[in-house]
Amino acid sequence: MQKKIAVLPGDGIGKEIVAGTVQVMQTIAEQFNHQFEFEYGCIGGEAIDVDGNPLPEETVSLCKNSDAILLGAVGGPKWDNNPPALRPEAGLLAIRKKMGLFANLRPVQAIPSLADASTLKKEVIDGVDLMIVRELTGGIYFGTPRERRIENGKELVVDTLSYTNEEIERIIRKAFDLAMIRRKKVTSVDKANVLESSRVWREIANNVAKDYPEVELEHMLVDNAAMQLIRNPKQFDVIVTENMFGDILSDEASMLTGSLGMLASASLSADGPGLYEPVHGSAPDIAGQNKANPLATILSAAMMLKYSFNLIEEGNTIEEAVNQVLEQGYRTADIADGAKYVLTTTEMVEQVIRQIKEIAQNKSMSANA
Ligand SMILES: NC(=O)c1ccc[n+]([C@@H]2O[C@H](COP(=O)([O-])OP(=O)(O)OC[C@H]3O[C@@H](n4cnc5c(N)ncnc54)[C@H](O)[C@@H]3O)[C@@H](O)[C@H]2O)c1
Ligand SMILES: CC(C)[C@H](C(=O)O)[C@@H](O)C(=O)O
Ligand SMILES: [Mg+2]
Repeated sequence: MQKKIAVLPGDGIGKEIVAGTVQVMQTIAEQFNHQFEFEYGCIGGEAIDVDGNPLPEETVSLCKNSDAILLGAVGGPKWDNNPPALRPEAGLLAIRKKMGLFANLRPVQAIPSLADASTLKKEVIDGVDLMIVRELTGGIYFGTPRERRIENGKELVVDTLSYTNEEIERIIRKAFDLAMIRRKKVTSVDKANVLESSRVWREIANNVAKDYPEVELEHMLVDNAAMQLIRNPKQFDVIVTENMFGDILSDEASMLTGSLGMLASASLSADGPGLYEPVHGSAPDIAGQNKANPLATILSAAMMLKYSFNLIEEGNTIEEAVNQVLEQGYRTADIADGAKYVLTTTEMVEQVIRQIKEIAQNKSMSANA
């Protein structure tokens, strides 16, 4: 199979984790006879420095002309005091919006060999397997007006949370479709005791549920959901929620796996290329030190193979390799508790590549036997 992948490393650890992930994808291409062409683009702080724009037009056309997009992370203290349009994060929000990437899938699976790395009890996290479906191109992130103004002699700041019915319905349908191929339960998370947008969200979820009689729908207020995720995460299958609630709940849920450095994501549109990125950010505190955990990005690449290219065996091979490397005791610093070996970013990538080759060779030997 021949595929063109737009690669947007971004800032901070983005560059380190994406470099390793591209090597992993090249290994998959060699082992399974595919051709992946990687073309690099600028986004975020680096793009501001080079182009004066966090999302240059060239990057948008590169993404539109690719089969999928791999992104690292954007942001950093260097740009923190920039005006809103010249912040790295504006580039990330703009690429999501321009590519219509409304459905952000953030799977959270407990990894038994990482139980020691979590601050939570083993019996609470053991067997966790949930999917956060986060609405990604609407809500308070994109509402207008967003402004500062003077009213009655006082400064007033405004952020606006708005959704159309269509935007709500399509993300809820996505969650139900996913539930149909999982454990058939959807938890719709909102703040319907306060927000009008949440009350409409609930009504739409109830209507969509009528088309999926096999799927159980429950509604949960977001503050309760934040608590339930830690108290009893195994009650969840698919969680669907609006943009900002999904952002916050997914960082929280990452601790069920042991580290934010383990959480992958896929951002999907109705028909264009998908974007794959780790849930974490550019981690300025460890950037440039070859310390970052590359596994969230490597697992995002596995999602790309499965969701965008339908390369299920290849995606599974990456996931198996990651699990086996962790079972063998290899750890980066963020998950190092009790580890046999604490690896750098590049060493972890090497271990995953070694394991992918071993898995692929064992498969071809058993196919030839
Ligand atoms: N998708 C994105 O590009 C994205 C996501 C979140 C934050 N950000 C941006 O990143 C910058 C830093 O934000 P932050 O510090 O709040 O969040 P962050 O996710 O970058 O880091 C939070 C903490 O987790 C650690 N961490 C994150 N990823 C890690 C990894 N792969 N391996 C090991 N440790 C890891 C960091 O060292 C830090 O202590 C900000 O500018 C923010 O806007 C970008
Ligand atoms: C960097 C920021 C704009 C982004 C978001 O809030 O969506 C990040 O936190 C994420 O989770 O991808
Ligand atoms: Mg976030």
